[in-house]
Amino acid sequence: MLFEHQDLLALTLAHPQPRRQPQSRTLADGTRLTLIDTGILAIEPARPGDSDIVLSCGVHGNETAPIELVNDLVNAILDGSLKCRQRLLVQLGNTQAMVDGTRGILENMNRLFSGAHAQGEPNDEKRRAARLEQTVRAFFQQPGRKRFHYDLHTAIRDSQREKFAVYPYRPGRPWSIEQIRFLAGCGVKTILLSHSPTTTYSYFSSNEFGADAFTVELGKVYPFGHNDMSRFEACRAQLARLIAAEPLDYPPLAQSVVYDVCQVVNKHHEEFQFTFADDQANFTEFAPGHLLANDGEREVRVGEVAESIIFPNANVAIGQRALLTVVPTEIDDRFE
Ligand SMILES: O=C(O)CCC(=O)N[C@@H](CCC(=O)O)C(=O)O
Ligand SMILES: [Zn+2]
Repeated sequence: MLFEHQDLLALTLAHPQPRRQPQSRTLADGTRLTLIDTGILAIEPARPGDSDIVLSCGVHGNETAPIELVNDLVNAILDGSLKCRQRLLVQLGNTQAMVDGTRGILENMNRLFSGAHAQGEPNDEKRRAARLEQTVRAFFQQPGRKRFHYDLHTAIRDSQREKFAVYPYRPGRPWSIEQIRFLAGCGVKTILLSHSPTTTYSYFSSNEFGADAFTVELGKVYPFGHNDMSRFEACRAQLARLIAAEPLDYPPLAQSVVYDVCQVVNKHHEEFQFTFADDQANFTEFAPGHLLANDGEREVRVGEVAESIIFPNANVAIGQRALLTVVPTEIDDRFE
């Protein structure tokens, strides 16, 4: 019987390769679990509430805390301690990278969405990104339901703000105050507003299905078994309430801090170097005009107001994002 001997994480690590046949199981209360493919599990109550929820993790295989968190939620549903009252799709993303303990194998999977997986030579990660997209598309097919996608990550370096979320570009739709407060209830009180399309997973769900979708950074990368899960408890508890259709924790808006993404710095040359240390923490602020990086002959500088650095990484492929910069902003009439 599905999950009799191994839970979702153990089964996925033991069988990271694609599965040929979906496998199902029905719990005593009528909740149907369908293992659609390796690490992709749909959980559908007999009489679901009004929301379709996608929880993805492990799109970067070495970001283990969110994987353990999501696996804990699934185990709680299996043992009956958490009642699933909404339609839920759980995805452990880059399964082979999870086994290998690496961010990716050949690719950064979080640059393969919105069809980017169809470009260039096919490989296992591109096929997997396509499969993740396909199962989200099928999951979100019923109109008129609330759609949520929280793509859970942990960051490579320290961060002056431990937990933060990237809010994908959503032209024509206001930023949601309710979602900012929901994330605060997860312990994520720093929000970065993105102003351009990307090939990230959260942008895919936001852009193609109108979902409330976020890339959520919950802490720092550690190997399996080395995470202090108490640091993720607020997030686990809030997601459990969401799944169980119980009242959510909505801290006052004043507790959240919002930034606009200012510069998206893509790497154009092999000779790309930051002017700061490799382990410089996320949210380190630099003064106006400060030289941040040399990209071949091109200088990347702070503009006219101070900017803070996010996700600096000189080792990305040519054409990919090497840095974001952000500036603090107000919650104004762009929010509703
Ligand atoms: O810590 C880092 O440098 C990278 C952490 C990470 O994986 N971040 C995501 C953010 C995605 C987004 O901008 O929505 C990524 O780079 O894929
Ligand atoms: Zn990540």
